[in-house]
Amino acid sequence: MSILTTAPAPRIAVLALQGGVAEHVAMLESLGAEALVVRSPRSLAAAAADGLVLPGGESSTVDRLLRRFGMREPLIELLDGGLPVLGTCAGLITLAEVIRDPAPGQQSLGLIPMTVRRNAFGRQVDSATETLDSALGPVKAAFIRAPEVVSVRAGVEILARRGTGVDGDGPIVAVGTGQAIALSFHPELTGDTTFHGEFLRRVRAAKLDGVQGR
Ligand SMILES: NC(=O)CC[C@H](N)C(=O)O
Repeated sequence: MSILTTAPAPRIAVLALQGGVAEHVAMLESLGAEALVVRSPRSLAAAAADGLVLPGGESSTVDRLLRRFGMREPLIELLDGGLPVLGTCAGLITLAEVIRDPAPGQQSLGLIPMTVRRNAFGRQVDSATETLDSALGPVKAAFIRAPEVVSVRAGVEILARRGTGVDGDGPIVAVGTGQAIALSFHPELTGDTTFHGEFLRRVRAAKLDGVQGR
């Protein structure tokens, strides 16, 4: 019997409390994943997800809604258990350990040891699409009231800077850890699948590890 079997599509929960959900769902599905929209502890549990996407939007609103809908604790529990996660823009802010200029009372999930600054690049009208020279190659990125990663601590890899290559001194706009990828920008709006593809590769690898580790 062949040991090569078709792996089931990875199941990706996309947090849908607020913000740009549909583009992530479309991109994940185009890459062969099953995207499950979650907005309650019940739908999160039912998703039995192999990975999680935190979309963009407004991070203080997302934080308020996470708490109002009882989603904060279940998400922290899943992340503590090692669930792979991809966060874009407000999602990046939500994953940061430290938000330098939070809205009053704003909390984060604190997964990635880094400090971020919200709205670091000016106003909505200053939003821009540009090609970044990322650690994964060129990436077409849309910046919308984007945060900057001000500093990273041990275990966080810089994946892209704005205006320079990863080894330059431009503002950090993409980072990764063994578990997480976090982006200041929105590749799901430009149709660039580089980071979603990398995320799904990691999810598939983690899933395989889990199966083999049983
Ligand atoms: N496009 C975005 O997700 C913007 C993020 C927003 N400025 C915030 O603070 O959450």
